[in-house]
Amino acid sequence: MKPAHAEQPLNAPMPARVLVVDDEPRLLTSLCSLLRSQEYSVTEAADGHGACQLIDSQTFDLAMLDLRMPGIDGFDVMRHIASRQPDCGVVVVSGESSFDAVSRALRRGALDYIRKPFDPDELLATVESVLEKRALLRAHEHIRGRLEKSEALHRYIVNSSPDIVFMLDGDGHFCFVNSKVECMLGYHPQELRGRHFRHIIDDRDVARGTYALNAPNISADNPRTLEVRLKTRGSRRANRYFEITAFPIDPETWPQAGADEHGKHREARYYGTARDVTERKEAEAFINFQAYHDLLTRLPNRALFKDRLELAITHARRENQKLAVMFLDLDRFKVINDTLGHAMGDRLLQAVTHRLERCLRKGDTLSRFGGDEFTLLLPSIHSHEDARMIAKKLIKALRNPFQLGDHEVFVGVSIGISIFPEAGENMDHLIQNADIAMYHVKARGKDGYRFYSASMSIDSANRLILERDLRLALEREELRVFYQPQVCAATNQVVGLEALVRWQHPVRGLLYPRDFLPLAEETRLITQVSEWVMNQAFQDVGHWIRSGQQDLRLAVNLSPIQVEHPKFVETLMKQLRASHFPPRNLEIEITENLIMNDLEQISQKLRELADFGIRIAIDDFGTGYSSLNYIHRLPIHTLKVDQSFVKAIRSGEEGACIVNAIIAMAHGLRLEIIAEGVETTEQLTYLKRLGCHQIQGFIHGAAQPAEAIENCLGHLPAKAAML
Ligand SMILES: Nc1nc2c(ncn2[C@@H]2O[C@@H]3COP(=O)(O)O[C@H]4[C@@H](O)[C@H](n5cnc6c(=O)[nH]c(N)nc65)O[C@@H]4COP(=O)(O)O[C@H]3[C@H]2O)c(=O)[nH]1
Repeated sequence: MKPAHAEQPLNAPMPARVLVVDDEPRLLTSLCSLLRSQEYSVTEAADGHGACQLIDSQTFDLAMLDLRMPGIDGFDVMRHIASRQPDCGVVVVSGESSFDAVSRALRRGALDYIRKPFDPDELLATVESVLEKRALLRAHEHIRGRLEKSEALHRYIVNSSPDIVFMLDGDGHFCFVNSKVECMLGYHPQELRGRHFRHIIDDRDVARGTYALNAPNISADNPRTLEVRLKTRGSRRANRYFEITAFPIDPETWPQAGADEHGKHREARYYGTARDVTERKEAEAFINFQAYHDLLTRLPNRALFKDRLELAITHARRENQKLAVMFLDLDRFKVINDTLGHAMGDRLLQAVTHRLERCLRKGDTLSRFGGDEFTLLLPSIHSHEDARMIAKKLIKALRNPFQLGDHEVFVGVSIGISIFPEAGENMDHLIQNADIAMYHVKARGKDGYRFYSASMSIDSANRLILERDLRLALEREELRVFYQPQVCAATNQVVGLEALVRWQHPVRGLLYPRDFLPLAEETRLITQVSEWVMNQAFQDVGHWIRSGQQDLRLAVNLSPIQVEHPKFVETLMKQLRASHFPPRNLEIEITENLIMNDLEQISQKLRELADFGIRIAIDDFGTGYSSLNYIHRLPIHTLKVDQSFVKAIRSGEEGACIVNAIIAMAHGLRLEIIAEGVETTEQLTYLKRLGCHQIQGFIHGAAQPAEAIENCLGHLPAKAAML
């Protein structure tokens, strides 16, 4: 069968087109008719020139060339064919017998050589074989072209995929990875071939990856999808998150096998894609973070705090352990925020957070509860002492000034502490009780800490009732003023009386300040309570002064809220004038912490009061800031040594030394000194020996109603008189 034109479909064969070139007319004619007899489409050319012209205008499958021709010879025609129709095969038919010419022709691309005179059968067999070879070659080229195109298309599709595409062998080694792996993770696909997927997967996710591949029921219809972290390389950021979808390859649909560069045979068993989901994960993480954190301080918010506390309570209950909840409220934050602006307020909160965090351990949870309130969870403490230590650390951490731009500001912190399980068995109670304890700190002049105790207990229902009752008590005049004598240590004369409030509750009986003052502070009723106490005391003590006790001093306690009020001095002076109470007989007691809350403002007010002749005493001296710096800058007359130091005298502890130091210092500064809470003769003797000016305490009598105290004015209480 004659070979078909290679580009024609097999079912419509076309005769092969043969160009015959010979300058010998007889040979040309016989060669052409021989070929035509075999139904080739034959075109003849009598010389090289004519052949070149035909080559320029027609397409041939084969050229049968005489080599030796005048003018343009066979070699020239071959060159022309090579440049114009490289697909056209050439068979040389020549009388040339030298080996040189033949080999030259073959070197130039002739496919075969037939010597003249030719044997017709041999010639036809050569022509047929050459044409067949040409056709096969063309078909091969054609298929290779299609394969190359198809391969390029698939490579393009795989490499342009937005995802990493990979194949693994049964042990998890890469058989194939597309080039995406380079721009996404920084690995060259070639270097990953033959390496285990462990090489690029985050160590924490290797086990999950292995498990997912080996899961029993995964298939192409049921691929395994999992999120893992892949390691990046080079200058890229840390690990990125990828969603991997993988399934086993069905050997029937993919019977191919690959070999790595070491020639090791690796059969692709898994196919998969890896999609970069880092942005989505980061967005999710941010949304999650936002839901559970305060964005300003980046601390856990109320919701997360409660969550952690709930867990910690469950754990502590199971392990029979304690835990502590602290409620922290910044002192003076509002003033700073109002005067320096919210931006500064925000910076302050961040700086405060930073300092607080440095006092904590890893498992502790500090949260911003709102505004300037923070809560702290200490999940496993051994005793109250652990919590006390942390509270002291926190207070100390905030004591140094904060630099906000050009401003140096001071904030303090009031901390209420509730311990599980004593102060509450559930989350709400613990937080609420820590809050109550914090209010007690505020009521005592801020910047300190207190543990919640049952005596502070005012649950929310009772709280409302108590608040209502307290308002009523003011209207119905159920409050009482009790007086505790302050006795001169040298003469045993009563030189002063401290006014202490009591509440004659119609149902609960006589209530002490600790039972209702924190609530009064919280609800701001304290101002009315204190004003009422002062009015009553001005009347009672004013009466005794006018009746002969001209030097009798009245000591009153002032709440921070009262003193911080802008019209404090004005209101107090108005009250004094209204009740005709002599200012020089009044001594106001304030705490060190109150002064430090706003040194500028408070000292200004104290100076004004001092100018009117009012005396100023520092209550609970030694328990607060004890910043001796301010004392000589303020118009202070008296230091009241705190009860805790007096108590320490009995046991001869460190506190006793503090009493020594305070009294020595008061002498140096020419201040009067009153020791509070003196109960025993031992304490009294000790204090007298140190030169303490006045004594207040049960040894000379507790606080009593006006009627009872009136009797002992100017007289010595029996017990003390014996000394
Ligand atoms: N263990 C012991 N305690 C003694 C002894 N001598 C006196 N005390 C108690 O110690 C407290 C001294 O008052 P404070 O330090 O000014 O502390 C006062 C004061 O800060 C505040 N307070 C009382 N009355 C008023 C008031 O009218 N207005 C304001 N703002 N605060 C008040 O309540 C606090 C507690 O007052 P009280 O319960 O009356 O308790 C009083 C008094 O009864 C003693 O020898 N041993």
